[in-house]
Amino acid sequence: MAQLLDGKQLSAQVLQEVASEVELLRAEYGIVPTLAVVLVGEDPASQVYVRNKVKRAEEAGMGSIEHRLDAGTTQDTLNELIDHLNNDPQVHGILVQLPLPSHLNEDEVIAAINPAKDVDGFHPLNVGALASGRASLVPCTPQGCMIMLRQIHPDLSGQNVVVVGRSNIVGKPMAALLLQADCTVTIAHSRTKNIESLCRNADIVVAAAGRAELINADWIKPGATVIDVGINAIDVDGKRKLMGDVAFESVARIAGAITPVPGGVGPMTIACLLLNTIRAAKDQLS
Ligand SMILES: NC(=O)C1=CN([C@@H]2O[C@H](COP(=O)(O)OP(=O)(O)OC[C@H]3O[C@@H](n4cnc5c(N)ncnc54)[C@H](OP(=O)(O)O)[C@@H]3O)[C@@H](O)[C@H]2O)C=CC1
Ligand SMILES: Nc1nc(=O)c2c([nH]1)NC[C@@H]1CN(c3ccc(C(=O)N[C@@H](CCC(=O)O)C(=O)O)cc3)C=[N+]21
Repeated sequence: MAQLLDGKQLSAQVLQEVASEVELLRAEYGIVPTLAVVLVGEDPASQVYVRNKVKRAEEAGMGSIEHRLDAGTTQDTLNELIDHLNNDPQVHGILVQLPLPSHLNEDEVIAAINPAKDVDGFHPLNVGALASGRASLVPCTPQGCMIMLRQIHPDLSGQNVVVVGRSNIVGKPMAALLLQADCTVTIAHSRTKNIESLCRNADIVVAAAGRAELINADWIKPGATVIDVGINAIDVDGKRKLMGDVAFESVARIAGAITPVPGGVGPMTIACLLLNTIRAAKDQLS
């Protein structure tokens, strides 16, 4: 059986570090690192994530501000709110929950955020910094995956990794971090040929396709490390059940290490968001 990479437990450790950093910043500089979360519309899954983020921030002694805007909010109103948060010295991090309703332009919203407060690491300046290995605010989900991978592979150098998915928020920044760590990286996506055999050759597979149980045991080399980013909400007898992109039961029998869903990458993402908020607050001191 594979070793279970417990994201709940590992994130609790990271959150403890966050809490002591918060205390230090309060004692030394009299500041309370504060995260502002903006949610447009009523998507139930987004509401769950936003609630979790705010809860964890408060548990760590951080400040949190939640802005809920209705689904019909205009681009101008959203831009004005971001402008206000950019200029508020009490706010150190800004996160606009994605996806936005389709009438809003996500690229424009992301570009409007002050890059120093961009705790998602999605602003073009931060994307460029990551691509050239100079990043300070690294996207939270890939950052969390790296912390989990380091548990198994303290030295990632030379590992063959397949990242399934090429989105701006997960796949691409994940590949950039792995390359930075001297891995040999293949990025697979919906047009990739022979994806199954590519994965079967990999020492590490990072699944971020958003397809429930896409990856089964036939795709995995015995002993490989499997990181499951996917969060797929499935309705089972009227109840909401979460499933990853990996068929956990069968893959756990062959993999060397595996992350569960829930309780894997998700909690690490939130912990890294708070780490980024601390980092941003420190950078804003000078
Ligand atoms: N745990 C966490 O903290 C987080 C979890 N997530 C979850 O991770 C998953 C991915 O999120 P995100 O990157 O935003 O999703 P996107 O839908 O933006 O991207 C999905 C990617 O997967 C590729 N893909 C889709 N189907 C297949 C397939 N059958 N075979 C190979 N590749 C495929 C797509 O290819 P193409 O580009 O060709 O369309 C695309 O590149 C989702 O389940 C999401 O909910 C997301 C963020 C954080
Ligand atoms: N600007 C922006 N930044 C994001 O980082 C961002 C986003 N938009 N939009 C949506 C995705 C998704 N995402 C998750 C975060 C935590 C969990 C999480 O904590 N999951 C729990 C379960 C929570 C539940 O019950 O649904 C777990 O996996 O154990 C899941 C998903 C961040 N995202």
